[in-house]
Amino acid sequence: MDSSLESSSSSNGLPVRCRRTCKIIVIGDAGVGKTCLTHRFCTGRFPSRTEATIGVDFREKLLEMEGEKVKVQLWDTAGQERFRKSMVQHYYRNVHGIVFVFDVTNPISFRNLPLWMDECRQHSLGPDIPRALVCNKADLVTPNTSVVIEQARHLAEVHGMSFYLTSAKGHKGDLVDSIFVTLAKSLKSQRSQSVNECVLRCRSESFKIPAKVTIAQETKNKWGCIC
Ligand SMILES: Nc1nc2c(ncn2[C@@H]2O[C@H](COP(=O)(O)OP(=O)(O)OP(=O)(O)O)[C@@H](O)[C@H]2O)c(=O)[nH]1
Ligand SMILES: [Mg+2]
Repeated sequence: MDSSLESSSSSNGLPVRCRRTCKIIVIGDAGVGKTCLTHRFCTGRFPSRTEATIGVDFREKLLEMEGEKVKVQLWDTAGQERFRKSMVQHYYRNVHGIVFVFDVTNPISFRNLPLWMDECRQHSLGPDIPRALVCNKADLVTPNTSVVIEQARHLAEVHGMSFYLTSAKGHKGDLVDSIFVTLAKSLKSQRSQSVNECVLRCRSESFKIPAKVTIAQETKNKWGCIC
């Protein structure tokens, strides 16, 4: 799905207000809690029951950040291979942010994370795309789970991802919110940078700033800059 950007213009023709959609995909093994996390973020509640996701479910939440409206569109993907096959190409198109999820009580779901990261790479999602690693079901943490948590923290650090130990079921949904809000904020700051660069480019009569133009053009394609 493409990002969208709507704007109004000031008297000098420069954008003063934008609204856009950012696509965040949520991936990880079956049963780790992807549906519960996205449901919790969008509704504030832990769902009383869930079924295995088939293909993908969409959820949206409108955030207001520094006077700008950002529609966060979550792609809650299926963990089971048989329910993913036909959809995989769609998951990875025009992605702005990635959330990897594993279940703290299921070490295999942690060990499988490199496979999910490989799948992203195979679909040309590079390290420049903001990513978060979520260790879910923190309400079920025991002394036995401390090793996997530390390993996950390390993995996140090595790959430049934010790390969250959280629970879709927990009493406080704050951490669940911050997974998606923080990602959306980093996307927003990337975009602000791209708009500034595009404005520079538009003001430059002879387009004599090749390095900036290259970056701006790449980001423009990503975000649909209006310059
Ligand atoms: N205790 C606890 N259970 C959770 C939590 N999150 C999810 N669950 C449970 O884990 C099970 C699977 O949750 P889902 O959200 O459906 O998992 P999923 O990752 O979407 O699974 P697929 O759609 O098959 O890929 C359900 O029984 C949930 O109630 C959590 O934070 N704590
Ligand atoms: Mg699901």
